[in-house]
Amino acid sequence: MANNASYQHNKIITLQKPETPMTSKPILVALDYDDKKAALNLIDQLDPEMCRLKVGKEMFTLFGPGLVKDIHERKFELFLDLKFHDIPNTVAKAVTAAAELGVWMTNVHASGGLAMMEAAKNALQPYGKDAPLLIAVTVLTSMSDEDLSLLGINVPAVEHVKRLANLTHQAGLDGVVCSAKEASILKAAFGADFSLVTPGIRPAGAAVGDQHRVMTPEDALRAGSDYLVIGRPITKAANPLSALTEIYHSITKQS
Ligand SMILES: O=c1ccn([C@@H]2O[C@H](COP(=O)(O)O)[C@@H](O)[C@H]2O)c(=O)[nH]1
Repeated sequence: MANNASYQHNKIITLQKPETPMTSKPILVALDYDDKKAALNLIDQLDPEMCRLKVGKEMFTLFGPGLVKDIHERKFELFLDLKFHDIPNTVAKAVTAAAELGVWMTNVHASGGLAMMEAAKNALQPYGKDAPLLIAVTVLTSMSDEDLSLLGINVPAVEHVKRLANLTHQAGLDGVVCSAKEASILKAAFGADFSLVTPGIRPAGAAVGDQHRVMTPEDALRAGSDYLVIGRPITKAANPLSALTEIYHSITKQS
């Protein structure tokens, strides 16, 4: 447990807000393309010193481990965002397969439960310092309080995120996926070493699309996000490279 938080009856009690210096390379570009050539064309314009890349369910289903190899050959670190959610044995094997691909980060759904997350963490032990970072999705950034209540979860999203982050921390994982709206609370509760990976990032004026809990890149970092997952504001821009460069400069200016 981070030394700046304590727990009572599974509730987080915040004691102080820690200093949160910006992680180096906080931008994770979400490559949600159905065309491998188009994705590689964008990647070939990017600098691995400026960002990391994220591949999710669409591209991995279409192009498989070969795409991971193509990305690694281009010297980018990769977040394999497959959000495993299954019984412990199956998830442990899935994260082992991700580790074999040499990815930098991978993830599971925290709602798969403590035993599932512990099994995933244990499966990575043999990889030592070469193990991917393992994080857990709390509440998808596309979901509102109303969406949760339709699932029978009758608390505000932030409360459910806190519960799931608490469980993730207990399981010994490296961090969570949450929205930047919850970042300041989680950073204060779990400390600097528990990574907060935040999708739902939208530069001012950008289309929100299906995201619900959103924040600008600058505000997200100020709130305590460690990694900003940014997809369509870059990949659907008329000029993706200049969209990324603009975001990069906006956040490096503030650090
Ligand atoms: O809660 C979550 C978890 C994952 N994602 C993923 O992040 C990107 C966001 O893309 P945008 O185009 O910037 O909306 C996408 O790959 C999602 O699968 C998320 O949005 N929210």
